Amino acid sequence: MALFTLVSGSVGVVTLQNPPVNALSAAVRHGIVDMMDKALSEPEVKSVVICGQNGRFCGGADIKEFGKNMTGPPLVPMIHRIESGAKPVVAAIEGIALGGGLELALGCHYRIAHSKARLGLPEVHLGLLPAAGGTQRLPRLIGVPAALELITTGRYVTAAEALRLGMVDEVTDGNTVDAAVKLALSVAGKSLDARRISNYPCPQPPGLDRFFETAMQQVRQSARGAMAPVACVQALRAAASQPYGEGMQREKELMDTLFHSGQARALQYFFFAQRAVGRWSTPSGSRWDSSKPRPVHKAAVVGLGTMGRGITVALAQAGLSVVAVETHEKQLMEARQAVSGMLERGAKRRGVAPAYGKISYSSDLLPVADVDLVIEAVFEDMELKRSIFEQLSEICKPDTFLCTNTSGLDIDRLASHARNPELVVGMHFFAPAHVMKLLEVVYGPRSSPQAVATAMLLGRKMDKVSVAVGNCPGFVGNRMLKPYLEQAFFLLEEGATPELVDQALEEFGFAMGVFRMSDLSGLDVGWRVRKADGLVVAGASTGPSARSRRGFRYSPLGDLLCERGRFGQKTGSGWYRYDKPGGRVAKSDPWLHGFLEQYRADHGLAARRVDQQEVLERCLYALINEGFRILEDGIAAGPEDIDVIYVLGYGWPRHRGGPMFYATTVGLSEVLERLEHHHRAHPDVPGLQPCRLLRKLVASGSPPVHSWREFIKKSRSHL
Ligand SMILES: CC/C=C\CC(=O)SCCNC(=O)CCNC(=O)[C@H](O)C(C)(C)COP(=O)(O)OP(=O)(O)OC[C@H]1O[C@@H](n2cnc3c(N)ncnc32)[C@H](O)[C@@H]1OP(=O)(O)O
Repeated sequence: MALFTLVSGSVGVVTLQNPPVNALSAAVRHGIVDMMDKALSEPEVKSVVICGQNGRFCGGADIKEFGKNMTGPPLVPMIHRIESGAKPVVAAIEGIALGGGLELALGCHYRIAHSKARLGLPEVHLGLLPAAGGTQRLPRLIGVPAALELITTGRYVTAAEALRLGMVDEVTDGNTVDAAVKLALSVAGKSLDARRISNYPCPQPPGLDRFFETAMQQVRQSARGAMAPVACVQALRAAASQPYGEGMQREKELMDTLFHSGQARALQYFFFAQRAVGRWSTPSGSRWDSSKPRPVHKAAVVGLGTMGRGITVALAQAGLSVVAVETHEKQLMEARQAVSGMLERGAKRRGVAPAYGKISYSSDLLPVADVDLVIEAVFEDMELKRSIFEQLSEICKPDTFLCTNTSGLDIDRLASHARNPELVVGMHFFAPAHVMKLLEVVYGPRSSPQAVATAMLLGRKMDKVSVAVGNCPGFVGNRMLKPYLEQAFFLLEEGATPELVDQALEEFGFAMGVFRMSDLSGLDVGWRVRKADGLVVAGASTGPSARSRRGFRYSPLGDLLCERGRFGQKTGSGWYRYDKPGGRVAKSDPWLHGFLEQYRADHGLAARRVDQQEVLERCLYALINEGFRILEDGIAAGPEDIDVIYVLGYGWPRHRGGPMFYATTVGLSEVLERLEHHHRAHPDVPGLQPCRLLRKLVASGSPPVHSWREFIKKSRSHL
């Protein structure tokens, strides 16, 4: 797993061999130790180059080994041996140097990177810290503030930035290994005293205590309960205030705690879940490995509201030619300006030129005639979408894929208005569409495997994580949101306040509680959906039937606020009040509290004390229960799909792995028992009635989440 070759007569080249990313598995570590022993002991070897096979230096420790019995040589002494050795070692960094891979490079005496390489310490995303000396060597090399930023965010840097920061000595556009060999030849026999980073004093930021207090405050705030970023700050503080050996000891102690934590397990599960969703399959048997996507060079976006603008930017930034269509001239002008601004800001951030030239604008549909794929992003109205699909079927090439950005309307119904229903799929983006990582690719019963594969690949090209889901109202994400919101409304009726509910959810780790989020996205959005579902009954919001629909409990609270024009931030009031329409800072609203009291009085409801645990159980377990129903219905192929959707699209805290993984950490039997308890108390709420799949899993001994797919498949085949 590591190869030794002697080049130019005196340079030992050690090549890591573990495709696809040369992760530091036990075998690779063995290989490095053995090959370095050879290089350091053989007299003809005067200097050493470490590189990786297939143009990738190293993707870090082998994440698949975590959680198992770790065997093989540990990284810390291995890297120490390289650094303290008597012969100069040059790291030739091509492709990636991440985590333990970068730490290995930091143990080398020189680092050369290819201009396209990316470097970083992303351990924090796995619930860990860079514990192979990364927290102690990096600040000694590039200073505490820069190291703190890189380690607590896990951000990757380009070779150019790495050079600016002092992480690498040289950047090359040519052959990196050749350049490294050249450097190795030139430094052979020279003193290494000034090249061993662990010997450097750690530069102290001015006002050390204040610096770290502020850093800790900021990190705690953005970490939302995640432990690893906090531990990273603690390790860096040790680097800045203690000798190297003691800092290493602190790094190890902190890592020991993190390594065995539930958060690390959740984050590592999530790492693999994001990759698992790429291996999609549908109940009809289409699969990622047997469905060939068609290339898409030119696309169109129809409708340039907020979503359409973001989609246009995402497509152009992915290198596609885009026809952007908006039939209202004024809106077209505004959209053009807004899109240019977004492109400009994005280009600045990425250090490239804005892709203005990729986009042509039109106020009619005719220019979409020659595109490969259209994404319709008009107002959420079936009739409007239907008419656009009919027009597109007339205008477009016969093989053009027709996609809709609907967030919950029936894909199959829309497909029935297209000339070729098999070319129709949903591409459900999340706002802002050029920023959010998630794309739900929704297939209907008639969508062809090629249409699904094409949309999935296009999502990936736009740097999104695409998840293939089946067609049902709300698909996966919004369908699960419904019982969650419903419980939040019921809790208000029973005595809670928006502040209490939001606080419970934010302390759980959501970026925003349900009510603050609802104010942000606009209460009118849900109101429109409820109206379309026939749930908003005029005049029924105060009478005896106000709190019941079709025999089940219903809360008209959201409708009542909308009737009063309280749509959230955009109107300056919703569940909270804001300084002005469009204001961002939510303030507690005495009017709303009075309104809730009056509402309870009108409906004979006695307010009771609701605690945070009840908020979490009612809101989250109802959402999880719907997730099990979605699996049961075959709308999502596995729990990973749901978890990826919730973390990337709905702000579920990543360190809790997603709702389905979280259910396993609570214990499926506990979730079942609490749902049963709440359903007994609220028998008219079907969302609280535990679904069959959850019962089956519990009856089967609560198998681990990675084996649910098999379990679901088997239980379906018995039906
Ligand atoms: C003492 C502790 C010291 C150190 C701790 C660490 O080093 S922890 C590990 C730190 N490294 C990382 O977090 C890197 C994570 N990987 C990535 O960011 C990307 O995978 C990468 C390397 C940029 C490549 O991206 P790309 O889009 O090209 O491929 P993809 O992500 O689909 O990965 C390809 C397959 O490789 C698997 N993989 C990637 N990294 C690792 C790893 N470090 N260990 C094990 N396996 C890894 C990945 O899962 C993919 O395989 P698949 O079968 O599809 O899941």
